[in-house]
Amino acid sequence: MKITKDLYQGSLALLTDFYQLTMAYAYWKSGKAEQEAVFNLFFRKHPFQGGFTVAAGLDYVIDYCKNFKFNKEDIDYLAAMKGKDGQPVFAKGFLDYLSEMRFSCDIDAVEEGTVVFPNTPLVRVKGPLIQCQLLETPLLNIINFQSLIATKAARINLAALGEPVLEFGLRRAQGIDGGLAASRAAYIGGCSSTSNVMAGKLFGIPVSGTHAHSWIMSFETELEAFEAYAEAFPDQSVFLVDTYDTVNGIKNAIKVGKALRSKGKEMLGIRIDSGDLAYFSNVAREMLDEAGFPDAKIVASNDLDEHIISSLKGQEASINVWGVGTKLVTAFDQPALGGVYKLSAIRIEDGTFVPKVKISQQSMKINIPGIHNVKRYYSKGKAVADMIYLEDQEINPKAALIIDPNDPTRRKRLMPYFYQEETLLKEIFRRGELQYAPPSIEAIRERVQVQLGAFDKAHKRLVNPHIYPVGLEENLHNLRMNLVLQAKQTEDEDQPEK
Ligand SMILES: Nc1ncnc2c1ncn2[C@@H]1O[C@H](COP(=O)(O)OP(=O)(O)OP(=O)(O)O)[C@@H](O)[C@H]1O
Ligand SMILES: O=P(O)(O)OC[C@H]1O[C@H](OP(=O)(O)OP(=O)(O)O)[C@H](O)[C@@H]1O
Ligand SMILES: O=C(O)c1cccnc1
Repeated sequence: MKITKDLYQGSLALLTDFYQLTMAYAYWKSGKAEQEAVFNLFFRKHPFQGGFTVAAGLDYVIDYCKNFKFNKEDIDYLAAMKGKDGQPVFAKGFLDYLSEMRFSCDIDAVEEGTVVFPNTPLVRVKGPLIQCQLLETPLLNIINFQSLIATKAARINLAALGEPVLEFGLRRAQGIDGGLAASRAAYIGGCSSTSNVMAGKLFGIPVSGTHAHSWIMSFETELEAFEAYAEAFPDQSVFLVDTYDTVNGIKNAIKVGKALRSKGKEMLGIRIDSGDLAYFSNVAREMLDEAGFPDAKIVASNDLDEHIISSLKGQEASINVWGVGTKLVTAFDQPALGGVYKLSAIRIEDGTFVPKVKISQQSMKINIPGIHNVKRYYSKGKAVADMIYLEDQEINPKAALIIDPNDPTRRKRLMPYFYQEETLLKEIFRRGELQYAPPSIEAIRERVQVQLGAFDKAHKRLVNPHIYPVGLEENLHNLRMNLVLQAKQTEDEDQPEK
């Protein structure tokens, strides 16, 4: 396996679960492949016991869909697959069909950087059943991970109260794309830069860094190491002070800082990577200030996350810049966002779409039927509620009632003072043609900050956040209830009499 050359051979069409392909074959065989369907990608619970999620990954989804095509190598691989009977799994006619298949779906999605909530669609796919089905796994793979990391990054940045957070995670990230996608999502979520140079090149993210203990250890003394570093980077020196003795390290940094100053240069600061970060940062601040370096920054790193940063803030640590790696890029305390992708409507012979529900013992798992969109209502610039509604339904916000999808006794009437509204699902593809100009990564990152600013801080706190209201518009709620009751009735009728 050569990872540096042709890893994907120009195609990611097989980056899917095998059952998507066996279903695709069965759809084709039963004449249903081209029947139109609607699927929604959504999640049921915020990660990290938080009160919000940041949607990310749409740019990857767009690229995936634009290039969705089974190439010759893919088809050859599938053609060689044999079942238990020794016969090919997939008939030649199906493989010919796959090799000619071109992406032709409609996709609507929330823009990257949008703050989103449980049960609301992040991506809606409408198109031939076979294509919708094949897209399930890659879309979930992309959106689940990048949204998870963008959310973790947003939490860490909120804890840092606007101070820069440098992402240092590549060495601990989940493999190669895990590392690249995590650096992208971390930047979207609010980090200031990445240490991941390839992510810098591919996504246009600022790259930054300090130096490691190995640099210090390669010299006879720490002082010599600092001097040599200052020589190489007179304008960009951040000295790692904790290799041997932190207080002595700070003294050496000050010595080299003074030498730099005598040449008209300024050290940027120091980094502390072990020990009690509150204590050592305060000692360092005092020493730096006394020595005439009040502007020298104190960078801290070492297994940081939003909770430790928040605790250090509470302890009045003198840290100005936060280096965060492992716990950010691996989403350490919750390694997956549980996004799902469910069929919600299918077109029948008379040309109409029939809404579909899957009933479940757990009411939380009953999906939302129909073709829907989401409106976010604002009052005086603050988001007050999200409403999921049937897209062909006229909504009068002054009269609209939203009902909690998990608890129908929880209802909220949207009052006339909710002036502004925003429709969250935007047109991305129509019949396979891209309709959307993807924003720059800077614009996406900026959007996260604007979006977060529109939510009350009660929804953003790290512990026991207040639940933001998201509900089904009354007609959609009634449709769902009726379909569930019908399905239950059919189920009861099908049961043998006791
Ligand atoms: N004042 C503090 N309050 C809360 N957490 C802190 C404080 N200072 C450091 N920490 C955190 O405590 C943990 C310390 O971990 P650990 O004991 O492994 O580090 P260490 O022994 O200081 O350094 P090393 O990485 O060399 O083992 C880290 O997650 C660090 O971020
Ligand atoms: O702690 P993280 O949030 O992942 O941040 C990145 C860490 O990576 C580096 O050290 P590394 O972990 O390689 O070694 P060390 O901790 O033994 O210095 C760096 O010094 C940070 O401590
Ligand atoms: O630049 C740094 O200081 C850095 C980079 C990666 C991991 N830890 C630290």
